[in-house]
Amino acid sequence: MLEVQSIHKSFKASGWLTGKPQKVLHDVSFHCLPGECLGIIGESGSGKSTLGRLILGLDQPDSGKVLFEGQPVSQAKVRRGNMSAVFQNYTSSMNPYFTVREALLEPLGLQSRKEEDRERRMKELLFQVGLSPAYLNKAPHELSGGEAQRVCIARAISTQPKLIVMDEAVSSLDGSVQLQVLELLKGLHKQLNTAYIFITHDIQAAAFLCDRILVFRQGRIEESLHVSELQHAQSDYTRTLLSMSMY
Ligand SMILES: Nc1ncnc2c1ncn2[C@@H]1O[C@H](COP(=O)(O)OP(=O)(O)OP(=O)(O)O)[C@@H](O)[C@H]1O
Repeated sequence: MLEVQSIHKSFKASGWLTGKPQKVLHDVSFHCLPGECLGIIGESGSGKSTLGRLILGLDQPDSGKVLFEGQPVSQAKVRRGNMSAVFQNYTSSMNPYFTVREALLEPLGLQSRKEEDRERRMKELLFQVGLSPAYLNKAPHELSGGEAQRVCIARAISTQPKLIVMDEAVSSLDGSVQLQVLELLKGLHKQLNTAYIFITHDIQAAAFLCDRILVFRQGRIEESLHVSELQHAQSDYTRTLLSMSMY
């Protein structure tokens, strides 16, 4: 379904006299199957978010391709309704002047539905993420972090996409709330069979949610493993990540 083919990405160095561009992604290739939950783990600065932006078509690789069902994600029509995203920073993901109703209406409004259908769909979406219909009238500042991230998840599933890219989607949440949101994501994955690309520095969270894990290091894929094979990881780097997380 998603094919990443030999992508390279560099950024210009920040100082105007300091020569070389910084190479962030080096010849990265992988695929994600329909309904698969693929984890991408790696340390801070390894290029995970850059990769996430390229998958979402928010930025372009210097070379290589990102294809969704054989079509380039750089075309808006390929992404529309098929792909959505959940980011770490749930507060800035929501317009502070929008109520939850308005935040949900935005993606739903794109689909031509009657008003009563949209109202029913918004309540259904809130139910799916464990929130009551009373939340429709709340503003973002009236929500806890976990509640705000649930609203962002409701938005992400509202168009029934085939793929959701999540970049550190639970990392800003407190421990117990993190687990609740991971359980919600796991339940939704079973129910909707949407593919997930779950980008995180947290190998434990990835192991909880994902079927397969790509270990990312300094802009390269170090290792690709099924979750059941994690204990038998070949690379020293993966084993270090595992020991640090006490998985
Ligand atoms: N738009 C940009 N312009 C210049 N440099 C960038 C840009 N985006 C990312 N970088 C650089 O690319 C490198 C990788 O950043 P990236 O955010 O992709 O890593 P990451 O693995 O997601 O890290 P973290 O988990 O800390 O967010 C960093 O050195 C960063 O400074």
